[in-house]
Order: sequence, then C-alpha cells, then structure tokens
Amino acid sequence: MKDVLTQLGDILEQRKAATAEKSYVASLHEKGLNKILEKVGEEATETILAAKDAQVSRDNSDVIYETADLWFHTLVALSHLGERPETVLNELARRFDMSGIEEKASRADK
Ligand SMILES: N=c1c2ncn([C@@H]3O[C@H](COP(=O)(O)OP(=O)(O)OP(=O)(O)O)[C@@H](O)[C@H]3O)c2ncn1[C@@H]1O[C@H](COP(=O)(O)O)[C@@H](O)[C@H]1O
Repeated sequence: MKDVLTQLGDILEQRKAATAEKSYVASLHEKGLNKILEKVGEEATETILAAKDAQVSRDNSDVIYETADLWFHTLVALSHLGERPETVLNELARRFDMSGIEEKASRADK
C-alpha cells in the first residue's frame, strides 16, 4: 500500500489538470504561486497560535489540525513548482544519514 504522502503527491499531480470549480487544489494552481504562498503564511501563523494555545490548554488537537493544513499547503506549493513530497523526505533522509556518519565518527574518535 502506498504511504499517505505518496498518495497525496499523486492526487496533487492529478489536480493540476482538474477544473477549479470542482477542486480546491486546482483553484489554488489557477490563482498561482503567490496565492499558494499566502496560504502557507496563513497556515504557519495559525499553527503558531494553536501551539501557544495548546501549551496553556494542554490539548494538542488544534495544533495537529493546523500543522496538517500547513504541511498540505507546503506540498501544494512544491507541486506548483514541479516537485513531489518524496523529494523532501529524501532531503530529510540525507540529513539523517549525515548525522549517522557524524555520530559514528565521533564514537571512533573516543
Ligand atoms: N488535505 C487536504 C486539505 N487540507 C486542507 N484543505 C483545505 O484548505 C483550506 C484551508 O484554508 P482555510 O482554513 O483558510 O479555509 P478557507 O477559508 O476555506 O480558505 P480560503 O477561502 O481562505 O482559501 C480549506 O478549504 C480546506 O478544505 C485541504 N484540501 C484538500 N486536501 C487534500 O487534497 C485532495 C484534493 O482536494 P481537492 O482539490 O479539493 O479535490 C483531497 O482529497 C485531500 O486529500
């Protein structure tokens, strides 16, 4: 079974050819990169506010919801630029591998 990000990446690809009236993602592509980035900024602000509220209320449900909105809109921005979610996972994996190498090197120095 395909993972969530791969499935979402496939849907975002398909929505590039969809009609804006029927699809939120297609409507964002039609409005262009500036509108998509505006949504990324809005969702980032909403995530920050929800995280601050969560610290007080000790309820993380809103911050999880807003983070999903933020991740989603960053993926739409990447899709608009021709990139898939896997490219970000690959970059994170590369950093993970690098830190693994550094950890081994520091152990070898001791
Ligand atoms: N994951 C999401 C997703 N997360 C958030 N959103 C939408 O993102 C918007 C969030 O913006 P806001 O909270 O500011 O709400 P809003 O007032 O409606 O937004 P604006 O009018 O300001 O643009 C809402 O309209 C949500 O419905 C999403 N819309 C779609 N998806 C995925 O994308 C797929 C394709 O969607 P369509 O293109 O609509 O078919 C879907 O199957 C889902 O898997």
